[in-house]
Amino acid sequence: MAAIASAKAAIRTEIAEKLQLLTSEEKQRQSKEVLQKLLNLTSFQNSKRVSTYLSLSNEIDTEPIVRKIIEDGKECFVPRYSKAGMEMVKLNSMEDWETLPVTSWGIKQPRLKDQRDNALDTGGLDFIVVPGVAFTSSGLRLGHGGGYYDKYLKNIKESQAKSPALVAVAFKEQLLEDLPITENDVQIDMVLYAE
Ligand SMILES: Nc1nc2c(c(=O)[nH]1)N(C=O)[C@@H](CNc1ccc(C(=O)N[C@@H](CCC(=O)O)C(=O)O)cc1)CN2
Ligand SMILES: Nc1ncnc2c1ncn2[C@@H]1O[C@H](COP(=O)(O)OP(=O)(O)OP(=O)(O)O)[C@@H](O)[C@H]1O
Repeated sequence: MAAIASAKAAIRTEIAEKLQLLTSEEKQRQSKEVLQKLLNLTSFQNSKRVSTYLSLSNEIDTEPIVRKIIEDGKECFVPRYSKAGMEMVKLNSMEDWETLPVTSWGIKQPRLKDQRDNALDTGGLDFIVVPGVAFTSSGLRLGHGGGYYDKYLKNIKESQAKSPALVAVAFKEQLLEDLPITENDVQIDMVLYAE
């Protein structure tokens, strides 16, 4: 177990160093290409209740994804994490997105005291855009180490009759041949990345 944890930590450092070398132009280029791939997915086009994370600079830019979900009149849900775990809560508009405060990690997220619709209590989710640090093309995923998504995805798969589409978006530098995993790591359906 300790060996796996330290292997994961080493990969997080290695990927962070690789991403450090990317210019913001290159990150934008890859983000645009990944956005197009996402918009081309039938499962995304047919989705009605979508969760997306709100990106940090070392992640694929999700602002255009949020914009598209809202423009299409779909329900948009975003992560809200705390010591208690993570929930997905309703994002109401682009103005709402603009005025969100940031966490100590620099992530935009609704205040814990805001009363917001929780995805699981209001009809579930049919599509989740999943963040991460490293991925394999077969859908193994390494996150930032909070275990938030692994727990959330396990729970939602067990609680919904139809599992949501789990789609990760990544810079090509985040793709690895293999990853160390444990039984808690939830495999995702698809990883979208640019050439
Ligand atoms: N943009 C974005 N939002 C997201 C995630 C994400 O990966 N990306 N998350 C995906 O899960 C959740 C937040 N994940 C987090 C994971 C770890 C820590 C954290 O506090 N980490 C420790 C040190 C970690 C380390 O560097 O080893 C800390 O800062 O003290 C915070 C949030 C929800 N929102
Ligand atoms: N379903 C689960 N139930 C209980 N503990 C879990 C579960 N999933 C992950 N954990 C615990 O959370 C911690 C972080 O796990 P891991 O390093 O795999 O997170 P991660 O995949 O990088 O994070 P995230 O899912 O938030 O992006 C580990 O101690 C792990 O044992």
